[in-house]
Amino acid sequence: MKATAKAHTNIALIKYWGKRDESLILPMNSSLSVTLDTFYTVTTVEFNEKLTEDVFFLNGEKADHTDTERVSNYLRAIRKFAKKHLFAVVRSENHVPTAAGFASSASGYAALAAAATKAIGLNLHPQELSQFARLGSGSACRSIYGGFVEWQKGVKEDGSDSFAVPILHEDDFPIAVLSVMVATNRKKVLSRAGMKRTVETSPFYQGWLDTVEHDLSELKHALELRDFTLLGEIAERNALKMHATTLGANPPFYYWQSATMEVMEAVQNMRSQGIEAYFTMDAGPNVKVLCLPEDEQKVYDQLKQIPSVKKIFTCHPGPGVTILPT
Ligand SMILES: O=C(O)C[C@@](O)(CF)CCOP(=O)(O)OP(=O)(O)O
Repeated sequence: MKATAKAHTNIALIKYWGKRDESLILPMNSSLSVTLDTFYTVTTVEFNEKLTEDVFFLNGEKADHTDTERVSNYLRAIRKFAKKHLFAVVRSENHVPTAAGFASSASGYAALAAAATKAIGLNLHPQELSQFARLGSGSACRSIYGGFVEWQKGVKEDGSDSFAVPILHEDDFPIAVLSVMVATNRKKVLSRAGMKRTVETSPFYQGWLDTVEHDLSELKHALELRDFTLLGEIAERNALKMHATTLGANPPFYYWQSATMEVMEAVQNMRSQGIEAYFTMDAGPNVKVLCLPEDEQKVYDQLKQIPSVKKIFTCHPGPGVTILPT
């Protein structure tokens, strides 16, 4: 009753921002991401009838109570589905640069969903697996697949039609994603709390909802055409709209720091030099810069010159979740 899975992180080009159901983690809008090759989580789950509670090790250390509780609550749904009352030892290794805890990583829940369902004896189709990953963290449902992936929001109250589907294989549209880590000294508002406050209090949120599905269909068209310019313009515009909604929340909040703006301006400056680069940001100050592979060194070199840029990781579209030999 043991299995090991490897899942990669993803970066949303059309953001998931806001839930219509907090407990089932059902989104207000559909989203679209690209799974990245560089960052991943490897998780081993071993169910054992001798255990009287779940035990969780994160990066080799026994996890704190909060993370352990979150994993144990998550395994409850899988035990219930499998009709097996077994506890497990869970070991997760995050190969992700930020000190992101388990809770906030898409790769973490995608790897946990795959390893736990396999270990307990379920052989789920990717669509079912995507739904289990979604119950851990919304963006995790997209990391089940590689390449460009759409999370269809679904309309049913039970969430049975809310899962990810593959749009384009990781080898079919070679772009570069430079993951830029900037200096950060502030505790951020976690994405779960941030989107909740925004949905509940921001007058700008309706504007987000009114335009995001159009952005999504335009971006899918850009993927069909392999049109990087169109992809970049839409992704950058969509990220800025998502972040704009937080400024209208009560109390207002924002994720950017001065370093974030320096990177954004450098990217717009590159475009004025004729280098095609676009930026997107999630719930934090770090920036992902999109460019074509032939420009990635030029873009890297210009970003590296920004004093507040701490590290840059060059990523490319990566694979979906895999079960590893234990
Ligand atoms: O990734 C995106 O589409 C956009 C965001 O990264 C923007 F910040 C949100 C990801 O939220 P997640 O951590 O999945 O939330 P959960 O469902 O409350 O766990």
